[in-house]
Amino acid sequence: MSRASVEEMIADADAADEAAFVDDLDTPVLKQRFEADNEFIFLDEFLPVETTTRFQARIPELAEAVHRNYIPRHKKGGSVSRYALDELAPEIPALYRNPRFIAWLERMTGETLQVCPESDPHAYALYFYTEPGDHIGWHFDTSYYAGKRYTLLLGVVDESSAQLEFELFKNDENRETVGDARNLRPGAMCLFNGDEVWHRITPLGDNERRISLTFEYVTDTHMSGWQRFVSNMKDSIAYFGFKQVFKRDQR
Ligand SMILES: O=C(O)CCC(=O)C(=O)O
Ligand SMILES: [Fe+2]
Repeated sequence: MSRASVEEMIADADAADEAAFVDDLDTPVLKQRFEADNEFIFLDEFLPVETTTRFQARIPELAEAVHRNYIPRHKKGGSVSRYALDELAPEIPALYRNPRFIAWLERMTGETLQVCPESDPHAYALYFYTEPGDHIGWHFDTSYYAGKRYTLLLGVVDESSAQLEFELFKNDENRETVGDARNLRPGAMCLFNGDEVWHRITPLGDNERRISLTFEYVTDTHMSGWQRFVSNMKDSIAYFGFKQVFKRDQR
């Protein structure tokens, strides 16, 4: 085989890689911003349109797998767990596990990252905000793992006025808190250290719809028995329901 055709084959394989787009990002600059902003970055344009479109095409089927929750004064909305995504939208777990994608996140965070174990229903999930007032109150994405937890949010559908509001440097006594709010439009992303960035989603208005995708990566997949129990209770009550969470925790 000629050298040219080998190079063409490599180029084709690269183009076929769903995460090839990360090579076009100015990672050193983005990493600097991420570090300067308390391990937080928001980008309005991140996922290629084709990828977002592929995810959007799964929404009608996924809508049947939505589990809705209402926790007075904290959260109202729907969620689809990783187990439903494994069955109904395999391109989502494929991106979550894509080695090139993870390598990019490792460059950004400066950490060796692991995907969450099979038993974690929240490793990747979709959030459906579909009824007026759907929201989630101020919180950290606390790590129940032995190490750090990074959250990646990806905008899938956003026909809404609901915003991701965030406060940086919340845990830093020596710095003023910096707050802002953004709409997570289709293709947008937000990457942050869950234990550092205080955030919420403001209530959905009438006739609005917002669907976001979350990926969770950790620096250590170990979780103590007690932390696992707390994490499972939180996922059952606030997100996916007991059936989805505890059925799967037997593995
Ligand atoms: O809907 C989102 O974009 C984020 C929701 C969130 O912060 C959470 O469920 O922890
Ligand atoms: Fe969160």
